[in-house]
Amino acid sequence: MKLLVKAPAKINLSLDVLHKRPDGYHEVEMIMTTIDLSDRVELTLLNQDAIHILSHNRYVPDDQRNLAYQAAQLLKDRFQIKQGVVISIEKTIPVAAGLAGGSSDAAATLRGLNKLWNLGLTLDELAVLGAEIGSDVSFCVYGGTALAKGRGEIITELPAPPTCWVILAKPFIGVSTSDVYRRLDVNGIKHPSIHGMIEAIKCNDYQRVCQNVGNVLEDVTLSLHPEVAQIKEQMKRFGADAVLMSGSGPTVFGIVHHDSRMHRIYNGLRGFCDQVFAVRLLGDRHPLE
Ligand SMILES: C[C@](O)(CO)[C@H](O)COP(=O)(O)OP(=O)(O)OC[C@H]1O[C@@H](n2ccc(N)nc2=O)[C@H](O)[C@@H]1O
Ligand SMILES: Nc1ncnc2c1ncn2[C@@H]1O[C@H](COP(=O)(O)OP(=O)(O)OP(=O)(O)O)[C@@H](O)[C@H]1O
Repeated sequence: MKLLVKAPAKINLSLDVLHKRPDGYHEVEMIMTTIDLSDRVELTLLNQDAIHILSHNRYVPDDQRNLAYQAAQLLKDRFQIKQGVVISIEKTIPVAAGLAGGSSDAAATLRGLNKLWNLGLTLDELAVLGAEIGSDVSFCVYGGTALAKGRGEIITELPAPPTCWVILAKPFIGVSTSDVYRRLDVNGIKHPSIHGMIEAIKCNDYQRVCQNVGNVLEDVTLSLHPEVAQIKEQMKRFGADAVLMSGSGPTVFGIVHHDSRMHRIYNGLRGFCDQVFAVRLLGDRHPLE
């Protein structure tokens, strides 16, 4: 039996850090939304008790370091599944980019195996399991748009943001999320208005969404990699209505309303960056597979 599951990337429209917790993680408040840039995760059940990862991308681990492998292992252990699975990952989402590619592959694996193994789990139950794999996995189980609190795993659904184009530009560098959090000075943070972003989304107010974007991890990554600041400047110069780094970076996204502006920014950045995409937001949550 086989199932193909889409695993979309996320961007953080807003990312605030409240404080560092005793367990080493940071208490966050984030507005996350899925975008139409997806990996394809194909799950094929096996009779022997094994998990195999297939991927043509040399940056994607093919063993237990892969978050999709960890998702399958977690379900096997928790529900005493003796069957195995081949997880074939066709990567489109850039790796180590701040777009939650690995987390989304893990979430897709949870949703897909829930169906193939007839586990009957709800999205809420899958999101709780996902939190054991990584902080972004719970959001990726649901998709859509949400406020994420705690270390990222406490999810409250929000309506879809106003329709817009998102141009993504990833420079030729990868960033370590733990390194960025470690370097953050939690006492020197200028907090974005999460409330302002929630209201903007609820009112479907495009200008207000653009005014309220903010990411407290941005300055850390910008200080390590000046090329990220250069990409931000270029996006602004080419006419983006809002420009922000996603997650811990290094991917920068720009938001625009009009097709012509989207083309100008896309063409302006191609060649200058490693990877550039122009995509729409995905409005809705994933259905249960
Ligand atoms: C930057 C974001 O991607 C924004 O959505 C997330 O906050 C990070 O999510 P993630 O990559 O799934 O994070 P995890 O795999 O759980 O953690 C990676 C590392 O990031 C740091 N980390 C992560 C989340 C959090 N709330 N506080 C942290 O300090 C920890 O050092 C942790 O060891
Ligand atoms: N399925 C996967 N796809 C890509 N990378 C994976 C996967 N599983 C594990 N990894 C490892 O995780 C690291 C981070 O990759 P990923 O693309 O998930 O980062 P990210 O987009 O910055 O994540 P986040 O936004 O959640 O912090 C990679 O360097 C890779 O070694």
